[in-house]
Amino acid sequence: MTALPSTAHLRAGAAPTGAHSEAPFWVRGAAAQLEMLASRPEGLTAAEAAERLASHGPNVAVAAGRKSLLAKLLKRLTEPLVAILLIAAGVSGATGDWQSFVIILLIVLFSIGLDLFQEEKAEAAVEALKRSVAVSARVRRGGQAIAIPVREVVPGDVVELTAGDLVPADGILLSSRGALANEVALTGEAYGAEKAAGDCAALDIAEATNALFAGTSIVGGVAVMLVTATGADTRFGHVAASVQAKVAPGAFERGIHGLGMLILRLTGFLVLFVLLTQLLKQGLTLEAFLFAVALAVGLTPELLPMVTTVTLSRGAVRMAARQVVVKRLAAIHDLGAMDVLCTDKTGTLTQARIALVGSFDAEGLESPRAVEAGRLNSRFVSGLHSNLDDALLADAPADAGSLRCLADRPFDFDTRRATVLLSEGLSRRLVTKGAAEMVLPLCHAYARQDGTLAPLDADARARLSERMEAKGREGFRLLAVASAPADDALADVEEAGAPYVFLGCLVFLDPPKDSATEAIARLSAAGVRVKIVSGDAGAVVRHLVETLHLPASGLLTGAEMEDMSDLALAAAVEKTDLFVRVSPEQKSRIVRALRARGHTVGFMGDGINDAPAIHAADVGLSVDGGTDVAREAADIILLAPDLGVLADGVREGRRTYANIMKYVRMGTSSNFGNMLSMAAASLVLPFLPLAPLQILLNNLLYDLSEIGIPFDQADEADLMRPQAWDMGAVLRFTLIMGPLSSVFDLVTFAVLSLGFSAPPDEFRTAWFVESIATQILVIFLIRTRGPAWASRPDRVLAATSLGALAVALLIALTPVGSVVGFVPLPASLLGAIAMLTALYLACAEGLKRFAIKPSAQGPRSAGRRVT
Ligand SMILES: Nc1ncnc2c1ncn2[C@@H]1O[C@H](COP(=O)(O)OP(=O)(O)OP(=O)(O)O)[C@@H](O)[C@H]1O
Ligand SMILES: [Mg+2]
Repeated sequence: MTALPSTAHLRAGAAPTGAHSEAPFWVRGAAAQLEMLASRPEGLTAAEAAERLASHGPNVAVAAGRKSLLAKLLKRLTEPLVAILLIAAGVSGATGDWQSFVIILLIVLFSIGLDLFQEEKAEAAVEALKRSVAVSARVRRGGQAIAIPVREVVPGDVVELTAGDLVPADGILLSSRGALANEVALTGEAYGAEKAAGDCAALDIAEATNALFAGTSIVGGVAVMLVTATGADTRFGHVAASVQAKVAPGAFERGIHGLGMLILRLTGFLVLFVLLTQLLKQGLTLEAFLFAVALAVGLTPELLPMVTTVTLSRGAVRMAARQVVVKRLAAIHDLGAMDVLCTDKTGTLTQARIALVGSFDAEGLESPRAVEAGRLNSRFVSGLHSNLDDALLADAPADAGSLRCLADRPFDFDTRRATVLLSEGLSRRLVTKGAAEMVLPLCHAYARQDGTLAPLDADARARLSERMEAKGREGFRLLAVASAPADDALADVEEAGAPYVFLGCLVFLDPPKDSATEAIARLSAAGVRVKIVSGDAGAVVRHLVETLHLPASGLLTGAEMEDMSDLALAAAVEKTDLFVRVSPEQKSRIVRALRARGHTVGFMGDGINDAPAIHAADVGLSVDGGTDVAREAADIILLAPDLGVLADGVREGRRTYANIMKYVRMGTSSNFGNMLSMAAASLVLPFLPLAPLQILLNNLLYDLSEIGIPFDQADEADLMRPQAWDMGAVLRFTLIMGPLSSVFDLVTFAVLSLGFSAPPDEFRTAWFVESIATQILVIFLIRTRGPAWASRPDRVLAATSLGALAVALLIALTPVGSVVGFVPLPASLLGAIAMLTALYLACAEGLKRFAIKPSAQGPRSAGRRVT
């Protein structure tokens, strides 16, 4: 052990432990670190921890946090368009036009305020949800282990870790048993790195066998760790956070972004076009300039991201009420687009109430010896305790007498068994238990009831596997137990091929969950195919499927998958619904194969063995009681381990998506329409069709009218099929509805200037009324593909839309409007506008069925996420 550094390092966690100048923290050893951090194996006291939390700050890699409201406001105000507008307002003020100055300012501030308020509320709601499913850490505080939020871990804390936990901070091991860390995020090494307390002289982080690092996870064994650095002071905190986050945006995010950019570009062209024509016609006036800027403000889809966030987070809140918590907002879309759901078995399809119901030996007799050995194995083995272990220990005798455990090899999902080396007096023996395929090949003999051994020859093996098959077919889960004498050598005696003797099989029952039948029926009715991906034996899974009357065909074992090329597997996954005896790697391979076939794949699981597949899926799902690693990898957490909850979630996801599409349709049709008409108007009209202020007012009222959309219902047809972002469908809608609205604009122009020879002020007032009425009312048509009158809008939506329209009419048609330049309209003109509006709505209603694709045609590959 190296000499103690000076006491100036009491805040060693804060200074990055002198990473470059002196020995890394693990080389200095645990005792030195304890002293330096003024900590003890029984942990800090609550008061010490609180004080350190205050001085070191929370344990988060990047002090992300939300931007303050003020910062957001400033950001909006300095956005180029808004800034130009504010400057323009200033210019109007300076030239004595105080009215414009005040009104522009008010409208801009109100619009921004509206956005900020909605966004702020949405973000707060989503963050609260995220916090509710955040992983916690078990730390020793005042000698007692308590669970605290990871962000409250401080240097000097003593953390208890077991398989499945995320390592919350950097630290040095105080003790451990069979600890294995997955450091793939740091070293790229996919296999678990063995970790053990003790000295380590290696300077290389990859060889720091006595240290654990934030951003990695424990996949086997147990460990107690002294935290040496938290938050941004950790070695790989930032790296790991960025590696683990699913940074690649999904089809939906890319789609929305692409659409926004498209509109932005077109707006740019339009504004230039308008400016140019005005310049040629009358030279550049302040008004023309303001008009162009206001137009740009009105047409830019700056609302689109906000609106998506707000709609998604409203959806998230609604889903949370149905026990589905969303960690990544866009996953709501992916959930709605999901057409294949892979799920593990225990807990989702079974009750996860596993009970030991019997045993049998090679001759078919009850085997108390196997039960006893199995119990000892469960009692002493470290690391991941599965619910099979819990079942074994449930009514086991409380103490193991004089038996001691000298060493163990914890369970892992590749060897699928767990081994302990036991000693009693002078005799030592190994006891292993696990999947029969893994245990039986190790055995050369079996134990008979009288204690004598008989050779495990081909005959005996055949009889045994027949018996196991039969048990499996009845739905029983089995564990094989074997034991071998071990001379006083190491636990590694196993490596050399210990002479195992088969003791017997333990028989467990995990009753099926009856509600699963209905849930799966609901999912398949909603276009989601359910596939079972289990580490358990084929017969057990088959039996379960039959008991629950699940529609499932085809079965593939992990061993069969091994020999398949990716291409062959991709073809096979299409036809196969049951995957059995698969390893964690194979689980994620199945997901990748399905994705390669163009499916939008969900994966639901709770164990360490499910985490890779959860990560690989378009929608990773886990349950609240699942392991940290599974929950961390997941996009969505179910608060109840129930597929029925998920079926509800899928509907909510689709509803949310349908509502976003309503915005998109509203935005695209009116934006593109307005662009065409504005371009035309600035060419032919001798004056501007709307005053800049009127455009801003129009924009504001239109935004107000849309506030209710997230509350709206979706048509049953949209809920019954997977829904995925489809740019083609958006363009198609735009190309049909945009021109329609332009045609009506032009007709309106013609009617106003030719029919009524309206002077500029009257023209603008009339145009404003017609434009806002058509823009707002069209939501009632395009919110559904069927006849508008057959689908009732939500009350909130009706209220915001009609309310905004009422305000618009009030301003335009009463003396109040004079401040923004409106004038009273003659009755005949009003009548004409009303008729034009009605005609437009009638045409829109007629055309929309061609513009809105029936949902069943959506391409299946559209929901893919590239990771
Ligand atoms: N604690 C344990 N000790 C020994 N063997 C175990 C233990 N836990 C599991 N196994 C073996 O490993 C196999 C795979 O584990 P498990 O069944 O949990 O996988 P899974 O894919 O999560 O299954 P499921 O679909 O039921 O959730 C088990 O069928 C069993 O044979
Ligand atoms: Mg499982």
